[in-house]
Amino acid sequence: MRVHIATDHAAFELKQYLLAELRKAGHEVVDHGAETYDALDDYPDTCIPCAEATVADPGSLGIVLGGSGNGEQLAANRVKGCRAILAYSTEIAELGRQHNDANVVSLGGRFVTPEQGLDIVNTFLATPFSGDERHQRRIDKMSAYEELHRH
Ligand SMILES: O=C(CO)[C@H](O)[C@H](O)COP(=O)(O)O
Repeated sequence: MRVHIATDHAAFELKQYLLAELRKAGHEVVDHGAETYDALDDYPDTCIPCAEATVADPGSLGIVLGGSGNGEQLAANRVKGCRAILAYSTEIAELGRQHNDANVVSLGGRFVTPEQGLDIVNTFLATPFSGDERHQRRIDKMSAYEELHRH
């Protein structure tokens, strides 16, 4: 699967770890930065382009990383068509795909170990959307709102 990934400084090492592990597992990973560690960088600068690339690339999924994952999720969700969840367990990642058809997962690198982060990401990538009518109906309502109010 093609996977888009981005981070700010707070999860720079987690990004490098996930990048290597996902490529080892055969995924095509597109790195949207940060390219180097800079304690003063800003997560919107990498997470918004990552979410844009994910939305523009149907069938791909995105990963945004930061200290808590909160701001990174917020930044990704500014992009029309992006459904980013903040996942802190494999169960949340699974539900995000099954119920919400999330296309981006956000992780807080200061709150998960690299191994936990990889488990969460692998679960996210491996879980399909259920396609259940009630879940699709709710997603469609959000998309309809987005179409009307966001340009
Ligand atoms: O998680 C984040 C946003 O939600 C950022 O990674 C975090 O705020 C960065 O903090 P600092 O600039 O103090 O290293």
